[in-house]
Amino acid sequence: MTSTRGLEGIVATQSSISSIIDDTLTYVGYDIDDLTNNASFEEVVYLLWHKRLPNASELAELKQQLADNMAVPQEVLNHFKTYPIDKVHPMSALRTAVSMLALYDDAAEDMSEEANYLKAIQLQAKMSTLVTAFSRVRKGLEPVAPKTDLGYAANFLYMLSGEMPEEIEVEAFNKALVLHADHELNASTFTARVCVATLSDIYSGVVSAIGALKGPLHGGANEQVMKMLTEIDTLDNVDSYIQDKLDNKVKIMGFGHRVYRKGDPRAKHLREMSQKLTTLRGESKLYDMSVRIEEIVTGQKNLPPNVDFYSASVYHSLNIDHDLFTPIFAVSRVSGWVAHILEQYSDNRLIRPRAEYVGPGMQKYIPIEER
Ligand SMILES: CC(=O)SCCNC(=O)CCNC(=O)[C@H](O)C(C)(C)COP(=O)(O)OP(=O)(O)OC[C@H]1O[C@@H](n2cnc3c(N)ncnc32)[C@H](O)[C@@H]1OP(=O)(O)O
Ligand SMILES: O=C([O-])CC(=O)C(=O)O
Repeated sequence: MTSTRGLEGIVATQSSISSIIDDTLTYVGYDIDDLTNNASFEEVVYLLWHKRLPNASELAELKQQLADNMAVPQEVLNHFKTYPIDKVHPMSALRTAVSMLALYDDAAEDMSEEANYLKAIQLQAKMSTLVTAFSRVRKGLEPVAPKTDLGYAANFLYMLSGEMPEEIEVEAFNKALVLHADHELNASTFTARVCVATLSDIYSGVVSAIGALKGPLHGGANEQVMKMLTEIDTLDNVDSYIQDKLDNKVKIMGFGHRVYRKGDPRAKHLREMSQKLTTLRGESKLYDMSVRIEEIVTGQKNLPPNVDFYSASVYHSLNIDHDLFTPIFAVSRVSGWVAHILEQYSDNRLIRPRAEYVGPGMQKYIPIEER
């Protein structure tokens, strides 16, 4: 038996949800560029769950179902108030809160297809309420109830600030949600599939996935990018800061990818939005710094930016707290997690690879007094 570090290049399952072939990303055969330029996030959710685009009435029905299920149990909101709020990372709060949702869902253990689809809607609807409510509660503010006539992207921004978002903000946020919705067998999606392949429930799968997304080598990188931009502070500081990291073999967050070689097709959309929004906010230095970082890292290491790099300055320009960047990733990616969980259930086999043992050979037990 020989092992492959990090399972690189191993094809672990078949899937008809999204594909990355020759650096082109598609959701159910639709190019990500096409979807980002044209689709609402709700259309993409429907696409991932049903493997086809909805017609007008199917889309209206999904939007209604999402709006109807956005409210979260009061017990979960009250629980936020018991957290040591100044120490808790919002991803940890989200992980705990999603786990709590299962406690208040009478159908949590019902594994029928109908119940699972309903849980998918519940999770997609409630995750944005959880993230926005947590953000408000920790600032001593009351959560804002969703407006049922707003789309998913607009509702998130509205529940976060309590104010109606501008059109350009909704457009940018919708694009970001579309871009983050699914990505083949990334670490968090694989985690979700491993979890539910034991025939555990959807909530357990999503809680596991949130845990995997949190790490800085995966979804947690977007927050780290913003931390880096804040530390660098001015365009003049970029070269020395980045050169120092590269010389010391410190990874630059938001660069590199296990699968893409020429580049992540999502990054250009976020770069474009970053330019637009930072200019609008009078903070174009963030965009200029990002472009210079890209020039250096790509020039020296041949590592292009991934989805997390320009999303940082985009979310910052939407006045979103930096530690909410990764929870926002989760709010979008739960659509993909759920699609993969449902696909896993539909043709399940336990996921159980082997490990190549490299420890000591056979040893004989030594009584404790002789050690
Ligand atoms: C949504 C997402 O999850 S996208 C990814 C988000 N994560 C990040 O942006 C974190 C920074 N990037 C990375 O850590 C990596 O590029 C990953 C985790 C994304 C991919 O990792 P892997 O395919 O396992 O590549 P690995 O970490 O083995 O790196 C290979 C080589 O490239 C270097 N490298 C990879 N990424 C970077 C980076 N961002 N900055 C500097 N060097 C890098 C490594 O140091 C290593 O160099 P070496 O061979 O001299 O030791
Ligand atoms: O696919 C990956 O390894 C990471 C990634 O870009 C994502 O999850 O969007």
